[in-house]
Amino acid sequence: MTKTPEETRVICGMSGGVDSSVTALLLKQQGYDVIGVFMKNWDDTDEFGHCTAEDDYHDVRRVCEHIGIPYYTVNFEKEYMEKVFQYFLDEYRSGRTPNPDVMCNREIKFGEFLEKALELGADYIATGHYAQVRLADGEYQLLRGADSNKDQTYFLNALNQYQLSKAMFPIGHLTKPQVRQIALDANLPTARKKDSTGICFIGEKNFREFLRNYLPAQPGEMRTTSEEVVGRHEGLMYYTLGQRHGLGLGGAGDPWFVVDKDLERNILYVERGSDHPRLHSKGLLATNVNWISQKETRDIIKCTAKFRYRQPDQGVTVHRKPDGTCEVIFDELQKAVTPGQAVVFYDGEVCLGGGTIDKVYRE
Ligand SMILES: Nc1ncnc2c1ncn2[C@@H]1O[C@H](COP(=O)(O)OP(=O)(O)OP(=O)(O)O)[C@@H](O)[C@H]1O
Repeated sequence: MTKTPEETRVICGMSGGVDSSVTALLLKQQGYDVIGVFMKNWDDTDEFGHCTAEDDYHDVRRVCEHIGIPYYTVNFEKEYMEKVFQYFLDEYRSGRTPNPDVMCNREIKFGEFLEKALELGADYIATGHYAQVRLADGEYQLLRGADSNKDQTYFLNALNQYQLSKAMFPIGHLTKPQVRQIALDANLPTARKKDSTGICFIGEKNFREFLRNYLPAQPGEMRTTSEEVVGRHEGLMYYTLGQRHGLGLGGAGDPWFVVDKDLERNILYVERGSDHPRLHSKGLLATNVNWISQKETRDIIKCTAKFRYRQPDQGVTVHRKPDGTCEVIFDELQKAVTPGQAVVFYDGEVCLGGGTIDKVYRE
């Protein structure tokens, strides 16, 4: 027998932001037994003893008191360090550009946090992600959020059936302006709070300085692909494919772009012009591939894909290989597809899954 909302306990992940505040409010209005839980995943206490996680938890408390729901905090610093931050550093060490948000969703929010919630008697967890879940033909589908500007399925591509069966995204059918309006109408203390930006543990801090604390920098040469030395780099990990700013190369002519890295020789390759052929690729190899549907057995899949968040969908053909990896061939050449980032597959509104970009195939 299905439970009524009153009998259904939903643990809402609350970050202290407006999206998760409205998520908790809507669940409460729908009659669910809602509990707000704040996760502390990172100790960012500065030299003055100030910690932004404390400010965020303070906002979570104010919102939960305003809505009238109980709230708790859980600490996953150790798990986050082992499962997300180590991966993040390892990827940078191998010259790649990782996506910690995808890992955090799979391992922490829909891993550790979900398990903890179930221990606390939850039937579901809810988050303020702009995404939707639908049960179709006995399986859970992940659908894009209704607000195409905010859709977050790119970051949720690594979830499986079990994780989706326990997930609720109560604001997924709304647009961001609608969410803000609901927060204002309900007088939520976070209604006017600015959206967070950047990788959560780095926040507004200087990225190079942050990374320098964890990985030794090895300066080296910047060369063109015809091996002409044109400058010095501060350490390969600070640069990403297609990057234009922060190279310190000027002069007359088109701007310079990062086109390649040679990790063994510690050389950063740069070229002039945003349309340089070395920036283009015709396909990629994806590893750690996740197909959300268990019924997905096709060897060749014609669909669309994104290689970075906030990119219009691109037509691709995916060739699944027996070892679980996939070759993804692009309908049109793509610019600055970056190893370490996620490639995410779509069929219309349905997110089919995704993987990690391991290699790119040049023209
Ligand atoms: N520290 C945290 N504790 C509990 N849940 C969290 C935490 N950080 C994020 N979440 C959950 O994951 C969702 C998506 O996280 P993301 O970092 O993308 O937040 P966001 O889009 O800025 O949303 P918000 O406005 O709620 O901060 C949040 O809406 C929230 O439900």
